[in-house]
Amino acid sequence: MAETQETVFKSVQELASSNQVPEKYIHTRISINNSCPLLDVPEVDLSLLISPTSPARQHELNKLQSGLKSCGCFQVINHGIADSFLDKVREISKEFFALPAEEKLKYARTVDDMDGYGNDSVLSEKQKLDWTDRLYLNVFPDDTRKLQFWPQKPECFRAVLEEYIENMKLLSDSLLKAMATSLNMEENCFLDQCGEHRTMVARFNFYPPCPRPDVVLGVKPHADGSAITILLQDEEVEGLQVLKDDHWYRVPVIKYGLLINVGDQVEIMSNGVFKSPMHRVVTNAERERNTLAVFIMPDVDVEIGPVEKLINQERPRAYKNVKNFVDLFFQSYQQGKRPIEAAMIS
Ligand SMILES: O=C(O)CCC(=O)C(=O)O
Ligand SMILES: [Fe+2]
Repeated sequence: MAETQETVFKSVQELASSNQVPEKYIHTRISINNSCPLLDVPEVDLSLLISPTSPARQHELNKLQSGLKSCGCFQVINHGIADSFLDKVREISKEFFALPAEEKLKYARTVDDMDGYGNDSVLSEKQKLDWTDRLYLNVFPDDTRKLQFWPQKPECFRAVLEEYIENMKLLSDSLLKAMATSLNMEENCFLDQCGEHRTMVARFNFYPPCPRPDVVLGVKPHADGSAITILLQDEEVEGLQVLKDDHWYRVPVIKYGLLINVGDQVEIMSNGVFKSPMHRVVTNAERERNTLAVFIMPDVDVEIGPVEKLINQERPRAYKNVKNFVDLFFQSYQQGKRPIEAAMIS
């Protein structure tokens, strides 16, 4: 049998149920404040954003642009995805993580794979671990799918995820176009760089209650390596924090909204006009939290770089062109370095 993460490490869910917090999860040098101020994240109405004739469109574009410049994120509302369908998406995630351990282990990630169910890959002795169990699935293009890791239970898992991914494709097209338009750029300038075979990864995150939220993080500080990330937050339980001007802020929950954040690759494409925000997840002692992140990434074979029109005298080219950014720089995340530093022109 292939060696799985779980043969070596316990799931966080098991640790939580036995009230254990091993040393490896404890941060001694980071101060964790679970009650920092709320971030003022703009709410952008997608139905107005994509309607060329709407007089309100420019206002939405301005909100999107200011959100991305000031904190690297915004919430999308009126996105056209039914509330009842988002409930279903949340439900398949909860049902999967509630299955008995031996059922979930059928989908366990093997040591040399990204796909599957498991927790943090351990790359170094000193690494601090995240208080979360995940199900990580390549979902697009179809030939990147590894269906052996797609849960058979709940039975509707696959159909619901496929429908959600179709929605995410359409949404990411609209958002990448709107982001370019908001900078008075040709609307396809970011989308075209992602290529026809842009890749999409779904990561279901499950955060069990944690007995030591004062010293344990759900996810340590990082910026996403994606072009953009679309996050379906837990419908009630907060946990995500964004770093702005060197201070952490809580991201508010909008039950049927989707949180969009810039990833490193749009930071590169926009020559740094849009910044990929540092963010982290805190834990709490009372309630579990479920989220679903969908990472939208350029085609692995396409080289991306700053759009020419965003390079000028005031803003000289700040990044090199890069290809397959996520693979190239994945390791630096676990080592606590910012991958984007490798692409910066110093
Ligand atoms: O669960 C969250 O709120 C955010 C997760 C996250 O940052 C990630 O998966 O990259
Ligand atoms: Fe993230």
